[in-house]
Amino acid sequence: MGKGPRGQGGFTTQQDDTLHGRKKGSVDSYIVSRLLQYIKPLKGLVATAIIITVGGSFLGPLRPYLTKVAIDDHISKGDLQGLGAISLILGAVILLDGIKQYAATWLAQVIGQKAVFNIRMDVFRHLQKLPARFYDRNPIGRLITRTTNDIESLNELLSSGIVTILGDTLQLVFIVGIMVWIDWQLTLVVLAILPLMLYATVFFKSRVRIAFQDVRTHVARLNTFFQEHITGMAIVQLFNRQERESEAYAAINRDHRDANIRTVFYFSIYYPLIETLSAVAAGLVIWYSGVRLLKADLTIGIVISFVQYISLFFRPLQHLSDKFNTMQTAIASSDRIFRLLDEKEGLEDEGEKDAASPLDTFTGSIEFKNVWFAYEHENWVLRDVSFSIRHGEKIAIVGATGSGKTTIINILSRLYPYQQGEVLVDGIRLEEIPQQSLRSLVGVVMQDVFLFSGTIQENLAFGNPSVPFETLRQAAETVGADRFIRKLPGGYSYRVLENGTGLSTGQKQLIAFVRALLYNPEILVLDEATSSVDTETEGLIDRATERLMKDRTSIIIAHRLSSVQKADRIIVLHKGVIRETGSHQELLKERGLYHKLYLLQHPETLTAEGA
Ligand SMILES: Nc1ncnc2c1ncn2[C@@H]1O[C@H](COP(=O)(O)OP(=O)(O)OP(=O)(O)O)[C@@H](O)[C@H]1O
Repeated sequence: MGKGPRGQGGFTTQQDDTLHGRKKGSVDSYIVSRLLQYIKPLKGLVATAIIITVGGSFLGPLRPYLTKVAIDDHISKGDLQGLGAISLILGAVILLDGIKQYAATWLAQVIGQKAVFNIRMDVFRHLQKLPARFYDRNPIGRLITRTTNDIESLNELLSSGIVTILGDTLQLVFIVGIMVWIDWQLTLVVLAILPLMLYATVFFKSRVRIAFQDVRTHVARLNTFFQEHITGMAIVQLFNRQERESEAYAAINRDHRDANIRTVFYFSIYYPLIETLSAVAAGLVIWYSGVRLLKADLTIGIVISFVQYISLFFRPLQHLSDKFNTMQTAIASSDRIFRLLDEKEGLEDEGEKDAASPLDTFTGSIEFKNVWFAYEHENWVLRDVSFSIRHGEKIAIVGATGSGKTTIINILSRLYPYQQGEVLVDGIRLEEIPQQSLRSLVGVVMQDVFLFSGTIQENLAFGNPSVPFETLRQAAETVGADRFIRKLPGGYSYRVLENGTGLSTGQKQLIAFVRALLYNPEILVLDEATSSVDTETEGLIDRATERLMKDRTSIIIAHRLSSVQKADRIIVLHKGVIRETGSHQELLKERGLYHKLYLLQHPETLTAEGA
């Protein structure tokens, strides 16, 4: 695996006019309705947040009005008692407004975090169901970006977006309403600046949005590059590629930096411009008020309250345009997340958990009938492959590298669907066997053993977490792993680092064998490691393989002579075609391909066998 074409045709690269089969116009409402499904279970919290936000939205706009009353009705008339009362009311309004903001922010965050928790869980569960083919097409770095950055921008929308938009809109309505009520002419002066402001906002925001999309694309690239290079750092160092890789990284990094600088550039123009416009509005109000003050047509309280209203008025406007941006980004992120969640390829087994399994034990045979398979298009990797394995039989598959050995296993364990022919297990077509039944029937030991960070014990019990420690230890003893495990610091509690760093290849193999033994499958599939180990470990692995295969139907992709010799039958593959089958001795006598392969791998036997 892992040899597939990367970066092409992944679910995130689709750039057509229709998303989820819908026209672009209806995509936004589709996405919003899907997002609402995550909000639905939180309707109590949402209702409380809305009540608090709506109920409290008049508090802010009330403050300048109270200031006006304080000046015009009390200060100018020397009414100290009245001034005291209005100050108390003003203090209470400020306090209530603070409490409202605290409660609304807290509730919004709780709603956002709860919804995002569920989205994250859905994404992770879904990723666990997606087949190997999907992972061939989508680089890990890109998937990580989906599950971090994209979900984070959704969080921003859910936690601050929706409720804030409602609150800000209502505030604007209240502000304009009170302003008109106090003095409609001054209100018109303030609103005169609005078209210019809206034009600037639309102009800059559309550019910022494009720049932000660029930033996100570059973040995904940075992540992919970084992830690959950290995983493959040893190769980079061994091949002295540090300089070259740094240059490649610099190019991606530069694009990322420039995209970010573009967003900063727009913001650095936009915010001062808005500040200037609101200063102009304040100037206009003061000028116009001055004219009217001279005519004694206006009070000083009105002027002061209007100057306060200007800053109050522009703030929610600013918020709203920011939220618009957040929403755009979040909708793009949601689209990518939902597209990932809608990835159906290879999910034909959904809901099968409850279905009665037609196959709980294996008693008959495995049959490949004229199977054709290609990873992509018509590049056939297996051509017309037919063979059958009886219950209890031990089969070895041999062949040159790239001949299709692992592919046979990939098909049997249903990591990839085949295109033509038939694969039957106990006479049942592979596709009709629920994935779960098949996976408990067939145990696979991969060539590259993957260990998770955790203790040795957790790694051993990976396929069977409820196994008692004593059974686990006995399995390790049977396979011959117990001795080395006990020598590790902490023994079975030794913490394995990410992907088993700190353990040798042979040790990792033995751990995989214990895992398989504990999983106790009816059919064992073993992709033998090609990497050479020392003679002692080789002996250990040999014995472990034998014990693992005992009383089991087994298929082994054999790289070692001892494994081949022990097989009941050997299948020889050549460029995806079965060329020979028979026992070791029979095939040697045939002096065909197997004989050639055998001599290539064991030249020392040339003289011994007189070949
Ligand atoms: N995920 C994949 N996507 C596309 N092509 C693949 C994929 N995996 C394998 N291949 C191709 O299929 C062919 C057979 O690969 P396979 O892994 O079955 O060979 P193999 O006989 O097991 O080789 P080896 O002994 O080196 O493990 C090779 O040409 C390989 O490049």
